[in-house]
Formats: sequence, structure tokens, C-alpha cells
Amino acid sequence: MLEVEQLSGGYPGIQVLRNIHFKAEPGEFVGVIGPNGSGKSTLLKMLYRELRPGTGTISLNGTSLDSLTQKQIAAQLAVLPQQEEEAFSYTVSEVVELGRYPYQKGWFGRSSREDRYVVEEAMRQTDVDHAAHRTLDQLSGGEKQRVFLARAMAQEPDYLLLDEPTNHLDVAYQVYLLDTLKQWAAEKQMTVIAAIHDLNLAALYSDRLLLLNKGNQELFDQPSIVLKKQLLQRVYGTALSRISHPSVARQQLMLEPAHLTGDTIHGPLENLQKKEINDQLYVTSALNWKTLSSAEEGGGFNWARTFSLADLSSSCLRVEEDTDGCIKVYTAVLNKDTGDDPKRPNHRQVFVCILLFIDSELNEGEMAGVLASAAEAKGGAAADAARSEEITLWKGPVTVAVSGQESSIETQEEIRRRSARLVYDKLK
Ligand SMILES: Nc1ncnc2c1ncn2[C@@H]1O[C@H](COP(=O)(O)OP(=O)(O)OP(=O)(O)O)[C@@H](O)[C@H]1O
Repeated sequence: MLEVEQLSGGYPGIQVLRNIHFKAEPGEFVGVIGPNGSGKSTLLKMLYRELRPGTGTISLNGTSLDSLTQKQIAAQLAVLPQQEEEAFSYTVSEVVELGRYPYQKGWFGRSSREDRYVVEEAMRQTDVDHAAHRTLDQLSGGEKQRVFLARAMAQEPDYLLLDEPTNHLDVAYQVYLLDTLKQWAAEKQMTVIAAIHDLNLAALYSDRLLLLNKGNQELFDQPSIVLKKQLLQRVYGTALSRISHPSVARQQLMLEPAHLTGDTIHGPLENLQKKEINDQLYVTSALNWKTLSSAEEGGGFNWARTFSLADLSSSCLRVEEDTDGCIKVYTAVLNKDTGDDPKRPNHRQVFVCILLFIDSELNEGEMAGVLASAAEAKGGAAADAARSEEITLWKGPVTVAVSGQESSIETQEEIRRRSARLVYDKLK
């Protein structure tokens, strides 16, 4: 276990860190996050003893770093610093071999067969084995980063400290590197402590996060607790939104660029326009609407400013629109004769497309509620039609689009009720 207690200090005449205290368990991945200059690199430097703390202690498995020699520390703890000042005339395999130094005995320690195996394995896992005999100055930034990671892995550490490990890496290698670290951490019960700028990567890979703010420990806890919108907005001083990752159980943070926010238009419902393009009828808007659609293709949540409404080439098409306060509904109803079935001569298919525009701020759950109410109203209209006519089969999507602006309607319940009524009235 790596334990940090009451750690303070920094550089000559500059106090950077104040009272940092946390414990990292074997196999745990701890992400260190915080704004530029908050002290992430300074903390890591203290953990790998490039800097001595002013006060406080750092211990590995209960033994203070102060009572260990540099070689004893290197046998347990490996580092991937932010900037490497290596002699670039070394070859890749020579650099990775340096990782075996803590295990070699005597002044001229020679590589054992095991050393060579570990070096080759580390180069293979970081995908630099093909460049084993090239010198570092012939490699790209990302390739060099992977060579230094291979060197750290060749050290077979119990603790791995990384300062911005995904710097220089393309997205595929970022995921590959962090997946590999996670796997190593679990298999070898290695503790990983990584300073990471990218909050989304930190959220995806960290078991716990240490959030630093101006040298102080703001919070040390699970990602779902640390990555809170209000807290991060205060610490980083920028607007962001928190959402659930669409496919894995983690939170993600979305930035809100100034040129895209404030996308507000006065009276967006009046600015909706019907347009005919190539026999298709569309509704278009100057505003980006957040949408939820039950369409089989392109369904789910989205952003859109052009909405397909109906196919105009059909002769029996009815298109209607209606507005009620901050809600506008478009319905397109297309009757399709399917009278070629002798057992059901009057059987008709009705294709219905519903577009509901709501000039209001609804969250995703509330949008789903409106969509469900509209679909229920459509079902009610279909049942009424089936009673008075021959058998009909109603198909077609419901789409709810919200402007995200303040609304004149006070309750979500009212929005649902009015939406359902508009849909039912237009279809019956
Ligand atoms: N060698 C140094 N001498 C004096 N002050 C330093 C030195 N290195 C860093 N600092 C200062 O210490 C503070 C913390 O820097 P540090 O590099 O630890 O921050 P960081 O969180 O890693 O930042 P970044 O996200 O920009 O990498 C900063 O104010 C920085 O200017």
C-alpha cells in the first residue's frame, strides 16, 4: 500500500502542496486530476523522490521512503515522467533494459536470461519491439512514450507513477495503454498513480480520483463522487455538463464552448418552416433542437435542425399542425391500402409521423415522459379509428424536440397533458 500523510512542500521558497493525505491499495488505479499548476507533477515528484517533502511522510507497505535506498525504491516503484531527458542516441532495447537495473548485482551487472525475457515482453506489450534497434531520436513522440512505458514495465514495479501517460498518443493507443495498465494492475496487484488531464479518461479508468486545487487536496474519492458538475466548475472555472456514458457505467463530462452556447432564438416555434425537397416534406429550424425519437433508424437522443415529416408523392397524405402556447405539433398521416389480402379486404395501414416541438427546458427523463404521453395519445386515436372503420394498423415514429429555453408552462405534467391532447386532436 502507498500511504501519504500530511504531505506539504514544493520548491525552494515556494510552498506548492498543503496537507495531502491518501492511501492507494494494491491493484488500485488512482487518477490525479486538477487544473494547470495545481500540483499534480509536484506530488508525483515527491512520490518518486525527485523532490523531498517539506513535512509529512510517504510510505510503501508501511516503510517510509526516507529509510529506503534509491535502488530499493527502484525495485518497487517505476516512473513515467512528463518530460524525459534521455540521451537520444540510445536504442529502444537499451532504454528498456535500463528498467532491469534494480535487479542487477555488482558494478557491471549483466543481464540474466530472465532480464532479457522481461525486456522483450515489455517491448512486445507496448508494441515497440519492431523498433528495438532504432535510436530514440528516430521515433515519433507517441513511440517514445511507449518506449518509456516499456522501460517502466521492465522494472516489474509494485507501484507505477505516470505523469500524463497519454500525452502524444492517438486515441487508439490511449485506450490500448490504459487498458494494458488496468490489466497489469489487476494481474500483478500493481498500484497505479497517474496524473491525467483528460477528465473523461480519468473517469473511465480510475478506481479513485485525487482532485487537487491550488496545491490543496479538494477530494479523494470514487469518480462518481469527485466528478460533480458544480465542484469541477468551481475548481476548473469553466462551464461543463455531466452525462452518463452511453455504453459503460461511468460518468463523462462535456465541455460547453462559448461559441456554441447561447444558441437561443426568440420565438423558435414561429420560426419553424415547412420545406419540400425532392418529394419529401421537412420541417426546418434555425435552432438546434434536442430530440428524442422512436424512429427505427436514427432514433434515440440527438440534436437536429431538419426533421423529415412525410413523403409527398403519396396521394392520400394529410399534414396538419397546431400550436398551444410553447408546444407545436405536426402530424402527417398516410393511408396505405393493402387490399390485396382476400381474408381482410378492407384492411388498411396508416403511417403516422408526429413531430412535437416544445419551447422549454426538459431533461431526458421528461422528454421520454412526453414521448410516452404522445405515443399513448396516438394509440388512443388508433383504437378510436379501428372502432369506426375497418381494421387498421398504425405505424410511424414520434419525435419530441425541445429548445432548452425557459418556458411559460410551469409544470412538466402540463406539458405532457397538452402534448397528448394536441396529438390526439390532430389524429382523431
Ligand atoms: N521547478 C520548479 N520551481 C519552482 N516552481 C515550480 C517548479 N515546477 C513547478 N513549479 C510551480 O509549482 C506549481 C505546481 O506545478 P505542477 O507542475 O506540480 O502543476 P501541475 O498540476 O502538474 O500542472 P500542469 O497541469 O500544468 O502540468 C506551479 O505553480 C508551478 O509554477
